Amino acid sequence: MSNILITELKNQGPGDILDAIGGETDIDPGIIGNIDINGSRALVEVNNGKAEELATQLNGKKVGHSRVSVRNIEEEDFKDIETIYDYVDRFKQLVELEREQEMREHEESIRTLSGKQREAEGKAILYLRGRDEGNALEGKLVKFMRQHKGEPLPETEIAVGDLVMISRRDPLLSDNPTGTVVQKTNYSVTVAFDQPRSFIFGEGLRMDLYVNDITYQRMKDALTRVEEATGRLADLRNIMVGLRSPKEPEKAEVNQWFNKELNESQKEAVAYSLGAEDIHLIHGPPGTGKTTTAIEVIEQAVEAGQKVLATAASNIAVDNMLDFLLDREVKAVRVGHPARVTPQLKEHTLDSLIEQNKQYRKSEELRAQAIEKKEEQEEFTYPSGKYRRGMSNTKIKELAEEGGSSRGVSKDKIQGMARWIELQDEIEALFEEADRLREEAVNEILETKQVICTTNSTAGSELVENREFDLVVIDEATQSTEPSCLIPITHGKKIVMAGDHRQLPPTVKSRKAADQGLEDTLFERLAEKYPGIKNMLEIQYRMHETIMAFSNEQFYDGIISADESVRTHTLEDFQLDINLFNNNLTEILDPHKPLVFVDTSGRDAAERIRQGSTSKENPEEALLVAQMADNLLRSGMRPENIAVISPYKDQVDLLDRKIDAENLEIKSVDGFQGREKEVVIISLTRSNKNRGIGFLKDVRRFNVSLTRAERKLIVVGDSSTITSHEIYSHFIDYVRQKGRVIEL
Ligand SMILES: Nc1ncnc2c1ncn2[C@@H]1O[C@H](COP(=O)(O)OP(=O)(O)OP(=O)(O)O)[C@@H](O)[C@H]1O
Repeated sequence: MSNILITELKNQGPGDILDAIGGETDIDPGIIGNIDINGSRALVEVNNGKAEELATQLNGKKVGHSRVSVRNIEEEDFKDIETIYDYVDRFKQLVELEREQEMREHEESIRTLSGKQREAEGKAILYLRGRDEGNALEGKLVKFMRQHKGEPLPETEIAVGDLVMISRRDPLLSDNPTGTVVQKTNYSVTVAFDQPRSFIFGEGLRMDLYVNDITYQRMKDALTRVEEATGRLADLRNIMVGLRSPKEPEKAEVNQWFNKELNESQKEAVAYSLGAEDIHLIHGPPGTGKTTTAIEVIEQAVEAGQKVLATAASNIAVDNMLDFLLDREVKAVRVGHPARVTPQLKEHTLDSLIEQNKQYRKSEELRAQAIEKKEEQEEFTYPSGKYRRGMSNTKIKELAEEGGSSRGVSKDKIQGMARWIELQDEIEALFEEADRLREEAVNEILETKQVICTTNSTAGSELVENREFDLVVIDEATQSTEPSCLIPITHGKKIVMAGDHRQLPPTVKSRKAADQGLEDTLFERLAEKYPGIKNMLEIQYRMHETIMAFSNEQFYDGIISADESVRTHTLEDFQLDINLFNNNLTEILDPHKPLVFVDTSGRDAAERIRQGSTSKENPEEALLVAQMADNLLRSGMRPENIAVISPYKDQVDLLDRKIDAENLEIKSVDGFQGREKEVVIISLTRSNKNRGIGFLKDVRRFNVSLTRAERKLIVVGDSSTITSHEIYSHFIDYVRQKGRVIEL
């Protein structure tokens, strides 16, 4: 007895399955045994050793009204398959929830901003006209250009692969057509539509970036690959879904360290990462050299002849890795849109390298020829239904050759259409050849590079799609959702992830998706379940030990120590003119004191809510913080060495208006993760009678705030409000002992 597994059923019963076997295959339904249906899946027993044959014949056919996928499997695998499907289905649903939320936010932005404002933000293009470009695999192609002939398009975020919406008067109408951008030049954007509407071939059109769909699609594709995995990916998948444990890593022998400065815990992490067979985790608390360590892992792998894919969720983090790799002279290439890459690194992007490739230049020539022909084609008659009248291309060409006319279509029109069709064949052949040459050029470049650096999402692009890597390294893995990590993972034989689950998780827009687990990262899940596959980095190179110690005890079991180079560093080294401090700030700004808590509870410094806002601000606190920043600058501190951060966006805006110093960064805590400054001033903002502290309760956010400063950290807050959460009372107690609490 063997089995087939049918998936993608929609409420069909055993009878429907038997009917489909009878109708769609030449196999006798009499050989079918038990049919076990569970949701959209059915396990079907098949006698006479015909399972494989039946699976092949029934795959892609209809059962009832549903087109199904079918494959043959072992019965003992069915339980495992349920586990895998549960995992995949759950994440597909969460990804979809997130996508829907993003779509809602887009709509909200369209509702509240004017078309001009959206165009200035790069999210819309106004005054367009649309031209029919025929059909392609993806659907009806329409090219959009500015109404005013020859006018270039404005700078825009809209890129190939994005979903856009076309509207004429009201961008909020629910039946405005949406399509995918398939080509973009300085003058035009070509969009493929499944269901176009006739108005899009006219003028007065507006294009809005809808939802950046491609990332969601890539996550779903990765989930499908995970579901259908065989071989190495199936092994990794089984670990991720909990069907098997990862092999305990063995410490690899490292003969030569490329980075001579690595400390012992970093070397341990590298040796175990190299010795691991499946997945290894590098837990790097703030400033401990996660990226430095990950880079050594990559260098060692490259030395052993391996191909590496290095990714992170954000472009900045990928650029950071690339920068480290280039410094160490590793042959690395950056795949990704050049507009999203740091300017200094642009020359290392695939887009830039390809410009010098001979094959690619040839391909561009062919493309230019094709475009020329397209222009020529405009002089001839497009064989629309009106003129074609049911005639095939061959028929039109034959008629043209004979010099005839037909079905009331004039000889001229027939000639025109025949020429149009001939040109179309030539254009298609040119594009095809151009694509082939381009692909060859891409392969040539990517083959010569040992490391490909790209975002998780772009690891799902067609450029990386069919490539396999011996090692996938994901930096800042605790900033990536699980489905996002799966995109690079599906390309790897082995995975190393670096991150810190005690800092902030990835941003998830949909509350529902976050609550159902999209915010919980793969890194954290595995780190907690399998402590044996994790190494923790133990020496930090950022903070004075007094700044470090509270977070160390609270979040890292006291394991971290400060490197000698930073352990006791203070602002004293900056030789500030402290006589220029205002009297009331002298103690707060004292360069000898690395840690100060400024308590505003004795002052009238209440929080407030701006009308229509969900955030908070605190004007009195903002004023105080602005004075501190101003005094520091006056005493000789450079603005680029100071950061002011607050958990609340409105407070950040307010501070931004009160502090007038270019290069002094004023950011939200979330926006400052991964960064550092010599002096950091935190404005906690909350101050109210109910002792409400909202999302200050997320202690990971507090941890991130506390660990950004190198030499001096000033925390400003209302102790009577914030101590409603015990971590803040512990913190104030700690500052009382090791730093200075100043009550205003
Ligand atoms: N072994 C070392 N010796 C000296 N300096 C080091 C060492 N390891 C890391 N550093 C330095 O510490 C700083 C932080 O390193 P890196 O960027 O790798 O840390 P990270 O853990 O990724 O940082 P973050 O916590 O901000 O994400 C860098 O300036 C790096 O050069």
